[in-house]
Amino acid sequence: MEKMNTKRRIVLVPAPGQGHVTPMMQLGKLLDLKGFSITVVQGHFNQVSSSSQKFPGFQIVTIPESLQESEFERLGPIEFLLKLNKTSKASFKDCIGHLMVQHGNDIACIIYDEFMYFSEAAAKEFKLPSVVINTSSATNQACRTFLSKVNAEKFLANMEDPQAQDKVVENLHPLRYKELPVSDMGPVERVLDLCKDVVKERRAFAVIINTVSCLENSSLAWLDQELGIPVYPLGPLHITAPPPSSLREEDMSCIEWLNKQKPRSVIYISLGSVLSMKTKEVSEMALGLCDSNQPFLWVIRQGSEPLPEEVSKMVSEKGYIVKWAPQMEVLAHPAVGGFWSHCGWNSTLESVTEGVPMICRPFHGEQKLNAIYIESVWKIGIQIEGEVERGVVERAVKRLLVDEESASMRERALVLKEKVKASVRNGGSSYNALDEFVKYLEKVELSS
Ligand SMILES: O=c1ccn([C@@H]2O[C@H](COP(=O)(O)OP(=O)(O)O[C@H]3O[C@H](CO)[C@@H](O)[C@H](O)[C@H]3O)[C@@H](O)[C@H]2O)c(=O)[nH]1
Repeated sequence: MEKMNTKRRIVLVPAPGQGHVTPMMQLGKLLDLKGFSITVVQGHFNQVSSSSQKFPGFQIVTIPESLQESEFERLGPIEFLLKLNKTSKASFKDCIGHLMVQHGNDIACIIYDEFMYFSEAAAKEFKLPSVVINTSSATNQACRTFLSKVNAEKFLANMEDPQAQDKVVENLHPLRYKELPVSDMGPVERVLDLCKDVVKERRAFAVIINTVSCLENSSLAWLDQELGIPVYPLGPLHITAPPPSSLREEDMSCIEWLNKQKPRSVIYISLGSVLSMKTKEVSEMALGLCDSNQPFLWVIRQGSEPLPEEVSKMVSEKGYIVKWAPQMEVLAHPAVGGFWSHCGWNSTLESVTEGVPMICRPFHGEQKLNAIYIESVWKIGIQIEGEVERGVVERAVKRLLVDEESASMRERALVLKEKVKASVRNGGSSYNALDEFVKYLEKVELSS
C-alpha cells in the first residue's frame, strides 16, 4: 500500500441494529483495505466488539449511552432517535477529544450513520470533515430529503385527500404520495421532524449509500442534483467485504437441512432483526406454507410470540425453524428458490445479489419502497398486501416457485444478479465510486 502523508484514521459511528452495523463495518473493511486506520465508536447496546476478530486492527471504543436500551421499547424508534441525538452530543465530543489526543490529531474524517447526526457537533468543534452513510436505499434517501422540505400542515391535509395521495411525486417516478415513507413508525408530524433534523443538522461533505447505480439510477440522479454534495453508491457492501460477526448466534444446522432439499424448492422466510408478527398472522402464514407443499426454512426470532401448539407441530413436520440463520449462506444455497422478506434494505440487496426472487411483506414505509422496486421496477417478486390469510400465502408461494411466471421472474433476477456483481468488479460502478471516494477524502483532508 502506498505511503501517504495525509491523515489516515477514519472514525465510524454506526446506528444500533444489525441492519445498520453490518454495512458500516463492511465499509470500514473496504477503507481498511485502502490503507486507512479505523476506529468504531459504539454505544453499550450497539456492541460491535464481538466482531473484533473479523476486523483485526480496528479500534473499538465505547461511549457511555445517554439512553437506556429499554427506552427504545418505551419511546418507539422515532422519539428514541430524536432524543438520542439531543443527549449524545457531549459524550461523543469527549470521545473525539480523547481520540485526537491519542492519535496525535491524525483523524481524516468522521463517517456516521445518517441517524447518528449528533456526530456533527464534534466534527464542527474539532474542524473534522464528516461524511454520512445511508444504510437504506437511495430512493429512501430521496424521499427523506423531499419530506424534509414539505410544509407539515399542508402535507397532513393532503394525506386526507385520495386524489392528492395518488399523484406521482415530482421527479420520483414511480412513487406516489401515498407511498412516501411516513407511516407506521410514529405520528407523521414526528417522522417529518426526524427527516428535517437529519437534513438540517447535516453539514457533511459527502453521502455514501449502500446501493448500486444499476438498481436506483434515477433516485441517485435526483439526489445528485438535490443534495449539492457528492453522492457515492458503494454497494452492495456485503459482497465487497466480509460480514461482521452476527449480533446473534447463527444456527448452522439449517445448511445441512438445505443440503437435503431439491434445487430451488425451498422458500426462506425472515423478517430481519427488528420486527415481530402477531400470532394470528404467523398462524395463517404457517398454514398457507404447509398447504403450498414447498419445503420452507423459517427464522422465528427468540422472543417472538409462540405459535399455537397444533400449528407449531405441523410447521416442524413440513419446514425447518431456526432462531437466527446464516442468511447470506442460505440465500446463496442452490436449494433456495424464493425469499419471503419484510424487505429490509440489507435483505433486499442480499437477495438481489444471489438472484433469488422474493415475496414481499413490508411493514414500515421504507420497506414498502423496497417492495415497490422489487415488484414493479425490477419485477423480481410479488407483494402481499392486506390481510395475510392462508390461501393468499399458498398462492404467493406457488406463483414464486412453481407457476409459469416464476421462470421469468427468476430469469430477471439472474440478469440483475450479474449486473450487481459486475458493479463491484474492477471498472464496475461501485468499484469506481470507491476509488473516487478515497481520492475525494484525500482532497478534502488536505484542504481542511
Ligand atoms: O436470521 C437472520 C435474519 C437476518 N439476518 C441478517 O440481518 C440483516 C437484516 O437487515 P435488514 O434486512 O436490512 O432488516 P432490519 O434488520 O429490519 O433493518 C433495519 O435497517 C435497514 C437498513 O437501514 C432497513 O432497510 C430496515 O427497514 C430496518 O428495519 C441482514 O443483513 C440479514 O442477512 C441474519 O443474518 N440472519
